[in-house]
Amino acid sequence: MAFTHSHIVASRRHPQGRVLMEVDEYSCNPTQAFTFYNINQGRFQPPHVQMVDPVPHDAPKPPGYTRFVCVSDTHSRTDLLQMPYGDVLIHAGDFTELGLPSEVKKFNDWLGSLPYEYKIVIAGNHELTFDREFMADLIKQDFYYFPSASKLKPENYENVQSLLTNCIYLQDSEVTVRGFRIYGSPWQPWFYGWGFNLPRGQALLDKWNLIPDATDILITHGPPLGFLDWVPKKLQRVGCVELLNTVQRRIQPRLHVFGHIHEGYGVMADGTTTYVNSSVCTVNYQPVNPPIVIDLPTPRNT
Ligand SMILES: Nc1nc2c(ncn2[C@@H]2O[C@H](COP(=O)(O)O)[C@@H](O)[C@H]2O)c(=O)[nH]1
Ligand SMILES: [Mn+2]
Ligand SMILES: [Mn+2]
Repeated sequence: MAFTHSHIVASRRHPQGRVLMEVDEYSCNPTQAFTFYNINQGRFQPPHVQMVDPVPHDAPKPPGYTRFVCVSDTHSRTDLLQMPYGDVLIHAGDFTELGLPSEVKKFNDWLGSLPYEYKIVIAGNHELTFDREFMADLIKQDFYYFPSASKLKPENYENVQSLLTNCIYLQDSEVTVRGFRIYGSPWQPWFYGWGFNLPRGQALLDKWNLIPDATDILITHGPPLGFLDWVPKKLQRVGCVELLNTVQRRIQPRLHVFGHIHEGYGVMADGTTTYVNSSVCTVNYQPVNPPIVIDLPTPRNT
């Protein structure tokens, strides 16, 4: 395919300086997008893009650093999980199977037993009850696709976020801890109509456009295109193209933590951002992947 001008224009600069992202022409075909950008732009190639070895759990923390312990996709299976030393826990969503209040309470109790100074959590597609519009639609459809959630009464989940008393819960919102600006968002590309699903393209880009430019640490449930987003049994890349463009061209955070694609567990870097797929569960929902530890220099004056 010829390398035309339109293939490199996925962003433009607003007169006041902000980079405005535009929908990528390969938005709806992430496998094709990966192949095209890899062959024509070397966008996922070494030396700048590499796999990274995570910090061993027993490594001493360098002075002046903050230690982040990253997990996701624990799916109510935390009982045997060995948690390492750290300052800040990040959970990138899918902490339950269906977002049932009983599961959320169990998760919150587990969080309460952990010694981290800060615990930051976002929802994933399995936290059905955290997605108010999704639940309203589910009731209209008489729980057709999720019959096991049909016994839920609205009064038991309307305030489900309030059950998370032992963490900072982010949903298209941010918090600053230890001088790091941290932003969290649960949305991911539509896949079988779960919670926080949105179509690829403008709908997801509208969510990513809410992320402030100066974000240091981004937490999303799903991966960006090309980073730990490979689904082997389908031979597909399933990461979000708009999320990749937003991360690489606009935000350029120090760290991007996500999960969702359990098979992608691991760490990569592109020379600017470290990408962590922190899925604890395997594709068969076995909670065997250890939490991933990342050390970052703590910003001065904090
Ligand atoms: N081909 C795709 N597979 C997907 C996608 N999103 C998720 N998945 C697969 O499901 C498991 C588990 O995800 P969960 O959210 O139900 O816990 C994941 O590891 C993939 O195998 C997708 O968009 N496309
Ligand atoms: Mn999951
Ligand atoms: Mn998921």
